[in-house]
Amino acid sequence: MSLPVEFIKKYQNLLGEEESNKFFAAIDSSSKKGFRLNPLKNNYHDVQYSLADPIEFTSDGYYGGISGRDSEWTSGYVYSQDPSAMYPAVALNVKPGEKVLDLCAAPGGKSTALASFLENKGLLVANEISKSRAKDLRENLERWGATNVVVTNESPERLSKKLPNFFDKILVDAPCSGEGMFRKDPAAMQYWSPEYVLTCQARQKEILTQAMKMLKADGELVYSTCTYSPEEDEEIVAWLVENYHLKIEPLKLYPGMSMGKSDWSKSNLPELKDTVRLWFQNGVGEGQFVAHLRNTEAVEDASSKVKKRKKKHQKKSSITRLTKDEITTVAKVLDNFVLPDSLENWQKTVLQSNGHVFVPAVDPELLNELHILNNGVELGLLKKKRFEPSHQLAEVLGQKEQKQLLNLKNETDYEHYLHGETIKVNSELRGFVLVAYQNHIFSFGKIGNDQILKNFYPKGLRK
Ligand SMILES: C[S@@+](CC[C@H](N)C(=O)[O-])C[C@H]1O[C@@H](n2cnc3c(N)ncnc32)[C@H](O)[C@@H]1O
Repeated sequence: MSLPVEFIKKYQNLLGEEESNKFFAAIDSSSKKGFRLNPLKNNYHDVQYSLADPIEFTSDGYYGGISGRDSEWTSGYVYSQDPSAMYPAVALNVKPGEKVLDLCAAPGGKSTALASFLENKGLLVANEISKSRAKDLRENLERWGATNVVVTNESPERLSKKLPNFFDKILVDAPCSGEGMFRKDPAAMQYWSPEYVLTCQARQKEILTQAMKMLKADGELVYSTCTYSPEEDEEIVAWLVENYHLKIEPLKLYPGMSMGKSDWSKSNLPELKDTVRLWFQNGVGEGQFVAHLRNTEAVEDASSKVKKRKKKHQKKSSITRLTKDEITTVAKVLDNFVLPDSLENWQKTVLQSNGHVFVPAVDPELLNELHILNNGVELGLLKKKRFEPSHQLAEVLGQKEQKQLLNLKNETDYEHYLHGETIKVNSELRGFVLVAYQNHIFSFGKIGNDQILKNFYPKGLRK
């Protein structure tokens, strides 16, 4: 692989001859594949993959590959992720019930892990600035089937204006120069230059400035990149410590992880050694840098920021409550299924917007004027006296053992269903059913008296 000359010189200088040779040789070796299972799903270990090689530092991560056609994937039982990239979400140490923000979230590798750790309790706001990438993020989180997720497509600046001092935990998995991706995706090299590294550094500071506005006075921040450049790693952490009331929290070093390099930052701050670097040559996965910081700002200082917020005149919302009759119509369908605990009292909080019935994860008023792709669980669509359950609900219902369930009998039927075709079935069930393959629920369908399974797999997802 032909690395940029200035890149070679830089790392020879930083690492010395012996270690830089190992580093360059490792860039030419094959990359490591990993996947994470989804503990939110029913019998979540029931997958076709070998679980013989677990990744030590996370609960549900394993070495190995998966395919996007597998029923484990379409049903959200599994997510393919570089093993090193599993560490930032672990480092944030999220507890059920907390309010968590993943500010640079697409395609959702870390958001899906954060949703697992929250166990449907508290809130995850997964934000992505790019419209097309935000769509992928929404789809990946939809498959994951958590009930407490909001997906936004916003700039950090607009988000921070709405949600000052709001989050207990924030992950900034920043856009970076991507040196840690050179092995897996050599095309990443074409953008690299010393100037590009500095452009990334400036953007990271802008993003973090907004993140800090949203962090609670006693909140915690994880900053991560998939690059090795000290300008985007230790230098950024030193900048955070110098400009905010942030303290570096030591991260646990697992085999294959290295300490951050204090002497690679101009500040030479000794605590920088408590950050973590994952090098190709150390065998965990691709390149990653992770830092965990705690806000130690006095609570009074932070609350004064909230008071400064002006109450602007808000646009009239299209969101309304449901009538009793509408609730009955929805309940008639939902009563056939076992809901996760977090949706048991759905009648109390359910809302609708132009017929889209949803159980919000957060009061929609709070997010007024933001670009929201998902708020909680869309239960389905009310069409006059009829209710059609949503695809998202099918993925959510995969959390529980279900009776109103049709297991497709072979791979051909599964492939046909993914393609959007109807299937002739032999079943007593009628009306809306959950459709599964190998017990992995991945869609709704509807069976009529003719025993034809009508296809409700969304057009946008068909393969
Ligand atoms: C490293 S990727 C995130 C990967 C993601 N956390 C995951 O685990 O799947 C960085 C993300 O930051 C987004 N991004 C780029 N410029 C940004 C900006 N100025 N503010 C916020 N996010 C930005 C990119 O679109 C990209 O999706």
